[in-house]
Amino acid sequence: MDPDWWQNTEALGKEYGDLIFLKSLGQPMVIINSYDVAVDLFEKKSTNYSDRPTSVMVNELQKWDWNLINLCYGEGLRKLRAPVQKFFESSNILNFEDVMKREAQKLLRSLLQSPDEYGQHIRTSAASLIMMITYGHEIDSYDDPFVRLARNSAEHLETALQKGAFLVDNIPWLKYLPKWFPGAGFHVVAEEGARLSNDLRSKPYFFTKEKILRNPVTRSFTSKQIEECLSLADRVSEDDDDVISATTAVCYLAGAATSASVIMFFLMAMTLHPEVQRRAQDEIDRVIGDSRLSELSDRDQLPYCAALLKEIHRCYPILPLGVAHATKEADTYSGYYIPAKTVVLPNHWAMLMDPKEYPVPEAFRPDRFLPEEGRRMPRDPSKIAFGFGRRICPGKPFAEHSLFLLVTHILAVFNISKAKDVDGNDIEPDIKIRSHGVMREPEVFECLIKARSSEASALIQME
Ligand code: HEM
Repeated sequence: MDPDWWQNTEALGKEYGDLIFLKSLGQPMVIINSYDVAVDLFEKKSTNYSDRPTSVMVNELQKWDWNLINLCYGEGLRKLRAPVQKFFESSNILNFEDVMKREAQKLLRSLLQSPDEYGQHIRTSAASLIMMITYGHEIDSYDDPFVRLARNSAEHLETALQKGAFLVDNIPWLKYLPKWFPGAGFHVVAEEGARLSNDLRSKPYFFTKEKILRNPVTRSFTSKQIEECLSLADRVSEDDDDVISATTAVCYLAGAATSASVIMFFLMAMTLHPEVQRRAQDEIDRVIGDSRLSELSDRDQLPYCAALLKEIHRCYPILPLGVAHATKEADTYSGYYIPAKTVVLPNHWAMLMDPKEYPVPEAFRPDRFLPEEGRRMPRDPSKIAFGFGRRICPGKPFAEHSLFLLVTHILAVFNISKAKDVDGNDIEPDIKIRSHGVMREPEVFECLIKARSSEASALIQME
């Protein structure tokens, strides 16, 4: 399938309307190209539109049934979503601003030392932050054993989730074939997936739990949940272990690559749009000065930087077709019959490129999000980029806070520009967008990341 097929569905949407009904390998599928339809279905009819497509390969054979992202809506999901939502909500996660700032400064130092390795630094930084927040586990490199485990698991899961990758998802009785049977090679893949799923859930959690019970010093999502168990029952039961290990592991799976991908798009945008970069830096220089780095409380005073982040989410959606929902029961909408268990894809790409909401949508223009007399403010892209209804991303407040700090810190300290050839002329970056699974990000491209001044470099050492 064309890796950019959401763009084709956007074109089909222009021809056939805001809702497209398809059948793929016998599976009914609806693609939603309009924000209003997404709200009608995912929010106003949320009891019916909050399931996920089920997968024999993923949920049953690879035993990812603890991963709340893949679960259908119900008691099991609510039990796992509630602690994640509570921990990552804005008022609580603000208590972790010190951790977000420390991790952002670690990234600045790495960029100063070896700017050409920025891709690796960004991935390490995103992994390090989410590991600190969920487990209080500090990592030194992208090769940390827990990070490696999470990376391998995520890659394995992405392959398993690809539609049509395994016939057993269309013909479930194939799961009963013995491993040696011709065509039952999927069992070998499934066994490896089940091992990774089990390790990812249990290894970082039990390692952290033991550390916390010995010496409860580092605050984290794990320590908070363990403390709650101890205060209620004086012990952590097996049921508690099941919930805590599942809720913490899912944060890494969902939170590391997504944040890294947004920062990669940000660097790409800054390389391609120096005038936007300069305007954001001017705002930071004027409001914050050069004696400190920004804090979350500065956000209201930095409206252009906030608008810049919105435009990154709009122009470069990392999940162009969102994450698939599914219907529980049959429904009719606008005269269409939508069967039970239909896969429902919110086409974020089409919604964020809607010219009625965002005039000249292909242009990268943060100032479309600045107030202007007589003009209605366009819809905040974060209302789309983080999904809808009961399955909306529970990490949204944390992602938004940490991305704001990262973006404003990088802009305060570095100039990002096109690389130069030997004669000092700009080299046009060769930008390739890589789609893996449902997510996409730019591959590493040639650019220059240089400290803006000696004061700027000193700021990193100082903080
Ligand atoms: C820029 C970063 C991020 C973006 C753009 C993003 C976007 C999304 C989207 C579109 C969904 C699916 C929503 C739906 O089904 O309609 C989702 C789900 C989810 N996200 Fe995020 N996310 C980000 C970061 C994070 C972080 C940092 C965490 C960790 C705390 C996280 C945890 C989750 C979880 C657990 C789900 C599954 C929710 C469910 O199925 O009920 N995300 N995210």
